[in-house]
Amino acid sequence: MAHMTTSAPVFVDAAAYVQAVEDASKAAAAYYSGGTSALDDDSYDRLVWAIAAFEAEHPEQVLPDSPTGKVAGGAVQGDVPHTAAMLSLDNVFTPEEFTTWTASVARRIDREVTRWNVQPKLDGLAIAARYTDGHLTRLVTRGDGTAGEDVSHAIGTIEGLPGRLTEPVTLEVRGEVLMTNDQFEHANTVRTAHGGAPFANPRNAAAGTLRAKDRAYTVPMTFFAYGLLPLPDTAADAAEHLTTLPHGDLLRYAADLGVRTPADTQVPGVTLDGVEDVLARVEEIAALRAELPFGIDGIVVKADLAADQQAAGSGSRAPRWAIAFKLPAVEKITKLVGVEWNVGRTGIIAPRAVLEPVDIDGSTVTYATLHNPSDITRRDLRLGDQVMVYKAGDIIPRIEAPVAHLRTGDEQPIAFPEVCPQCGSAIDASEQRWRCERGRDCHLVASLSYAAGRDQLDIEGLGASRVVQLVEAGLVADIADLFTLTRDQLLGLERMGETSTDNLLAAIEAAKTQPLSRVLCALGVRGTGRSMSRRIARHFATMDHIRSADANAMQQVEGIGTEKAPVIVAELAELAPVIEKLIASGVNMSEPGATPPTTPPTTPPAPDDEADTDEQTGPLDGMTVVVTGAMTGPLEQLTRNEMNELIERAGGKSSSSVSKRTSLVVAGEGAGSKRTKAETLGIRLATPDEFADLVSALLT
Ligand SMILES: NC(=O)c1ccc[n+]([C@@H]2O[C@H](COP(=O)([O-])OP(=O)(O)OC[C@H]3O[C@@H](n4cnc5c(N)ncnc54)[C@H](O)[C@@H]3O)[C@@H](O)[C@H]2O)c1
Ligand SMILES: [Zn+2]
Repeated sequence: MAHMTTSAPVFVDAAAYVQAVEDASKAAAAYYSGGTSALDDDSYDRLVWAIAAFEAEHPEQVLPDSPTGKVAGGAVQGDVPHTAAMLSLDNVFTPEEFTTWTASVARRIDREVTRWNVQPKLDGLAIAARYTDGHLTRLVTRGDGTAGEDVSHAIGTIEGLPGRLTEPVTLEVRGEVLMTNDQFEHANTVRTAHGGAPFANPRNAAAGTLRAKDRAYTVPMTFFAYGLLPLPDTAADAAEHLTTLPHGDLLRYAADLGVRTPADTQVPGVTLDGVEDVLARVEEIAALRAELPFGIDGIVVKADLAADQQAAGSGSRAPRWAIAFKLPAVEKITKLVGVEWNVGRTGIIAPRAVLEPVDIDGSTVTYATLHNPSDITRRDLRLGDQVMVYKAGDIIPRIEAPVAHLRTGDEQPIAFPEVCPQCGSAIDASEQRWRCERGRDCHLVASLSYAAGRDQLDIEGLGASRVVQLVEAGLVADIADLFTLTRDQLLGLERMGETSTDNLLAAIEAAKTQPLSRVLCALGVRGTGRSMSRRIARHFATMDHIRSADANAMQQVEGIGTEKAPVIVAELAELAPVIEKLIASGVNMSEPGATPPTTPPTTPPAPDDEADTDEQTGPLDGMTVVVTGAMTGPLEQLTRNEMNELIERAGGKSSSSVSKRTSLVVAGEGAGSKRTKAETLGIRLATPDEFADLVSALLT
């Protein structure tokens, strides 16, 4: 069982086996009838494998309703007898298993199979469509293989299964009913609009829809044929024809009669001679899987000649002349834990699902796309839902739908943003895809507001609405443009009087003297926040040094690793024009109190040089300091960010959590758990006043 992603459970006793048989039967009954199974296919298969393993060891305890060795796991029945059994298929998972299987067929029929027909294994459900004199008269499900359920009420809702054939023949068409991805989306839209619970996936939707009678609405499905056979009333010569045609010709005949076959798709059936060619085709189809507009769960390989099929015969569960080459499961059930809202370059606001990590097809999936807000509404998604997630090949994982019957009642509605999550502007929700009213300017508005913020350039009077005005008037296209704004330009803006203009100009002028760390932070270099910007600024001391650093030199800054360093270097290079403009406007480009690295920035320091590279002398040298509670006295006006700046200027490291490595905790009024933790760990505590004394030399 090397193909299994996780190992199958092993039952400790017979009671566990009995329970497993019951669980599997329940799951299979739901699966085939269009209720939703609590298990994804992988979990179901593992359960059945474990059941089979237990039965092999304890043949005397095998339960009559065990799912092993039966069509549909023995979970479904029907009252319309099939003329010829409608069987399942045996599986292989690897080229080796496939080759072994072909050899076993050759042994059984005493010759090599003449040639193979290779076709997609459509992931829907099997159906028999009976035509009398060319008219579709009856639809029957597979059931337990010997008898199925009459679902003739679905006639007329299945694309590819015409009410009338092009010839007045009497025969049975067999094939798969499924929903294409689009049909599935449509079905769930209609269903949830009628107050129904969404279907978990296209297969489940097809099964549920096929069996539903008297619904207030109809939703289309699609049929693909993979077999034709005579009925008792079929004329003898026609019956002879149908039972002797090679499989490929049979399907071409079906297409001529007006029935849809995979011939019209990107994965038509093909006839091939050797095992090598078959395996190559299996790979081709597998590679196309992710882009197909409908689901496949494998590739079916059949002996093409009727003579080979008849010689091989059939078992009670599956024919011996065909095999399903199974592809890995690409659907898993996991939990929706959150929804993030991201704003794209053009201002499109797109939700993204955050999932409890789950392994699908060899990779761990944590996020899934939700294209737009109506995607959420249409699927009736809720936070905490168990959801069916689909991921194949390189495609971005997507949520198909919630598994509604697994709801506990604790699920919460998903909150939609009321303003643009990036810049705070209004949202244009007139289209399916929501968009920030600022469109392409959204990022600019957001980055300028950030740059002007209290912890960056601290430009008072430059709030978000003012930024929007400046951007809309075309006065600023980057942060450097702020520094060349003229009095007249500002006066020309609405709601800008003389006083506010002068105040703003003064605030902008003052911003020119901000330390390098804040200027750097204001630039919004990807991968660097406030504390990283401070570390970079303190390490290099000047913008010149920062800009001449290569990735190697950048890695000398604490917290910057091999991955981040080249990104920062590249971003800075990209920002060169803006930085030049800032310099030209007289914006400060050095970090007070910091000294540039002694080693030339392009050569990494020898190991024992390390002590010198960060040579800072200050009262907090080598200390890690945590600030908690309200600051008072000389520190009262400082924001937490400014406190952290102060600590770092004094040679210390600021941190937000108390651990054994913490050297000092500055605990102001209202300090809670961090203070308690410091006390338990025996870490030195200081009041804001004591701390102010300690760093008094740096307080101006
Ligand atoms: N999640 C659950 O709770 C649950 C329960 C029961 C079964 N299952 C899943 O169902 C699968 C087993 O189902 P099964 O026994 O119906 O068999 P199957 O789906 O593995 O294979 C047989 C079926 O393949 C279909 N098929 C598709 N394309 C075909 C083609 N080109 N030619 C011939 N047949 C084609 C036919 O419907 C046929 O009956 C397993 O993958 C299992 O995980 C899941
Ligand atoms: Zn915006």
